[in-house]
Amino acid sequence: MQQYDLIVIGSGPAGRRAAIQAAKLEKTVLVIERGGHVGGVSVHTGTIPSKTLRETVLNLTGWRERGFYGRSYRVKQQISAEDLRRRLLITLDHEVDVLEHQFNRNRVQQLRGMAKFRDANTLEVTKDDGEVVHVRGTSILLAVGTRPYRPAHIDFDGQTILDSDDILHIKDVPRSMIVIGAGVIGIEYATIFSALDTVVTVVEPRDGMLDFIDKEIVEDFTYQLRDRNMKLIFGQTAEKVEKDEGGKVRVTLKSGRVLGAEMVLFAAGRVGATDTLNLEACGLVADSRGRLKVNPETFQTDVPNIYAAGDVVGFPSLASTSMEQGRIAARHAVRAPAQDPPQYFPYGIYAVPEISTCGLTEEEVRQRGIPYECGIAHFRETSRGHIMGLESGMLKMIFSLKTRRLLGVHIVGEGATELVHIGQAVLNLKGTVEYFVENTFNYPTLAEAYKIAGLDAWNRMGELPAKKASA
Ligand SMILES: Cc1cc2nc3c(=O)[nH]c(=O)nc-3n(C[C@H](O)[C@H](O)[C@H](O)COP(=O)(O)OP(=O)(O)OC[C@H]3O[C@@H](n4cnc5c(N)ncnc54)[C@H](O)[C@@H]3O)c2cc1C
Ligand SMILES: NC(=O)c1ccc[n+]([C@@H]2O[C@H](COP(=O)([O-])OP(=O)(O)OC[C@H]3O[C@@H](n4cnc5c(N)ncnc54)[C@H](O)[C@@H]3O)[C@@H](O)[C@H]2O)c1
Repeated sequence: MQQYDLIVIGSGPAGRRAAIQAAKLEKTVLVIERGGHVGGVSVHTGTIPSKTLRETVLNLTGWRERGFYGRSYRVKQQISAEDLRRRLLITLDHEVDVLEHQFNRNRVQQLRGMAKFRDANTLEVTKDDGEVVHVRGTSILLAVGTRPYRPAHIDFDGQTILDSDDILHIKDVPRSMIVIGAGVIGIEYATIFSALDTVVTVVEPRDGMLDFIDKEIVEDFTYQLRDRNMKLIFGQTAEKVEKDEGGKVRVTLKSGRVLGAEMVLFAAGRVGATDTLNLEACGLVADSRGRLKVNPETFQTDVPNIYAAGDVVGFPSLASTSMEQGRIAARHAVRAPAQDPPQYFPYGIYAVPEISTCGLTEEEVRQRGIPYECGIAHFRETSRGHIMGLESGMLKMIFSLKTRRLLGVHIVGEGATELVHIGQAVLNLKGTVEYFVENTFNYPTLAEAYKIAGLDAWNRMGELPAKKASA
């Protein structure tokens, strides 16, 4: 039986980073993947496809130019599902090619098949052709990710009642759509289809959406969605989803209200892909949502030679954080411990418009009783914003009045997911409001919004006490 220093199950962001990290440390590494290609949910059904779809929609609709040419402006008049898919296939091919090359040049071995435990060090892998092989690992990393939650009472058919995997294979762009669940997946797809002029209704049992984002940013975002006629129904649960004789879908809410549309996207959460791993054989137990408990610093499970990283360990369930978790887990597994990660990581929501955030929200700052001041910049105040025809977009920073340090940065609008990294760097390097006031920013850029927001806060915070004294 082949023996490896590290066996990784799953080739998504967590698995691939872990494998390459261990290989760089000259360990023998095997990645087992049940899918036809490497990349995981991130490359094949999640991050990359949804972001490629978003980019295609923004390009073909001419969305970014509408500030100049009006809401009816379109680059391509009739946009078909085939138009949307074409770019997707090219992007995915490139991603897979890069990953395969990385594995090859780092001598990471691969095995295609479904893995399950025989004992804490031995895995049984059933290949596509039915052949069964056994492999042993000194350490094993579970990077098996998640799949969409599909309740039994909903009759998914892949074309009119869909989950977020199916949506990449639709044959027609729907004229109307109901999105069940206003989590990140639901909101990203709802706003992408709304940009295609699909009439979108979102149903969410909570009283609002994206409750981990600064409230002022969510309010601005919500206003923009409603302004373009998206219907947001909060505080209501979708109970029944059925097809009528005409092929349309009816969604019955708990209140009795009935909604109709050509398509329903069910995006109410995901479950860990642990049910087929035969966890009993290694002594691990998953929770009711298929997730595994780990030490948050090392990603070690209760069984010392078994690690878990990525979406299967739950929050924050991002490709970005999964990669880091995988790297840290691999280092620990091969006895090369990693440094502690910086305190703050960013969160990027690729809705239309984008939202991105890092650090504390205003609500969290208030709960902690920290005296603070906010600085706000609207993109329409920047020259770059004028050139781009931006009518919306804002950047908000929160500073401590005591230490003058940046506590949080929150952005909604064009380029938010890129812009946030300036704030993230200042946050993690413990910078103060003076950084934004005293540094020169390229002009004209959207990054100038940092300067404007910094000055806005500084005007209310006043001079540094030392400067006041020496003046
Ligand atoms: C629609 C959507 C959009 C998203 N957008 C973003 C985004 O913009 N930014 C972001 O940071 N994150 C985003 N995410 C989240 C991101 O995709 C995940 O955080 C990330 O893919 C998790 O990586 P992972 O390594 O844990 O596992 P996954 O990417 O889920 O990969 C797990 C792999 O394990 C394999 N596997 C499972 N069980 C077995 C087994 N028994 N044997 C062999 N192989 C197995 C699977 O086939 C799969 O390839 C999005 C997710 C979705 C669904
Ligand atoms: N840009 C990104 O970083 C990005 C994008 C997509 C997904 N993700 C990750 O993927 C994970 C899963 O996302 P998700 O959106 O599926 O899950 P989620 O759990 O975040 O959201 C599901 C939503 O559905 C709602 N819901 C539950 N039952 C319902 C019902 N019967 N009717 C209506 N609504 C109902 C829930 O209240 C919740 O708001 C997230 O943790 C996220 O981090 C990240």
